[in-house]
Amino acid sequence: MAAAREEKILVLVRLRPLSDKEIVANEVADWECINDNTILYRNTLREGSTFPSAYTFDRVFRGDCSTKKVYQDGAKEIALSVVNGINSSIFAYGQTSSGKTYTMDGITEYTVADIFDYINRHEERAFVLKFSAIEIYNEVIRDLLSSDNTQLRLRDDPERGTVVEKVTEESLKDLNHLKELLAICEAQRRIGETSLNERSSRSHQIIRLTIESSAREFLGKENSTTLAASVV
Ligand SMILES: Nc1ncnc2c1ncn2[C@@H]1O[C@H](COP(=O)(O)OP(=O)(O)OP(=O)(O)O)[C@@H](O)[C@H]1O
Repeated sequence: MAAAREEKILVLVRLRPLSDKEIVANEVADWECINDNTILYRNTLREGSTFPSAYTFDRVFRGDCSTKKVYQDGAKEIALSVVNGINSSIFAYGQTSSGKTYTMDGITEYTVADIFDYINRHEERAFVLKFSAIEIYNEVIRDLLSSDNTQLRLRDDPERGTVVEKVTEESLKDLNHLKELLAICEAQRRIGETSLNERSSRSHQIIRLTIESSAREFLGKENSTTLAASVV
């Protein structure tokens, strides 16, 4: 229990396969995974650099790895720690077109499917799984589930930490409901084109899944636990 309570950060790297455009342009990948923890970087652009550099991370995934494998081996434990009483965040970082949206959409769906599976296996408790989504663009926070463009405000709550005021929270019914909400968010996001990505996100997106649970005999009383998993 003591170890579980410790704060922990894992750094995972996922390579993406070359796109059709890159293959047509005869580009080669500069990065190669040589085992589950190490990637090599061959700097083909720098003259005279004949030796590759090796970098070690908690886990690295080759370009031909599926999102399901990235989820199962890398993100599942973190995402599902929420059902064991630990808040968690999964944060994707990388240059344009590196595959952040592609990876996180998959991870969100697998996470929600597993949370529903957990809920169905624990009928002794009542659960509510809530979904909210915001976009941060030019320092402005917007609710991706609301068509009104009003800027949302942050507030520091002594008990709940940083809270986004008046953000829409939807209770998720099932996986199809999640897909509908993700489609609404995608339609609302600011998208532009970069030389590398025709549909590049111009903003940061934060999806927050909150799970509330209470023992069935205490239903409706102030006895529930609320935990959150954020996908950024
Ligand atoms: N692992 C992968 N396998 C196959 N295609 C991928 C993979 N990762 C990304 N792609 C494709 O590469 C393109 C760019 O990916 P994506 O839009 O996810 O990048 P991004 O990092 O979110 O970019 P931006 O920051 O510009 O929004 C998309 O067409 C996506 O479908």
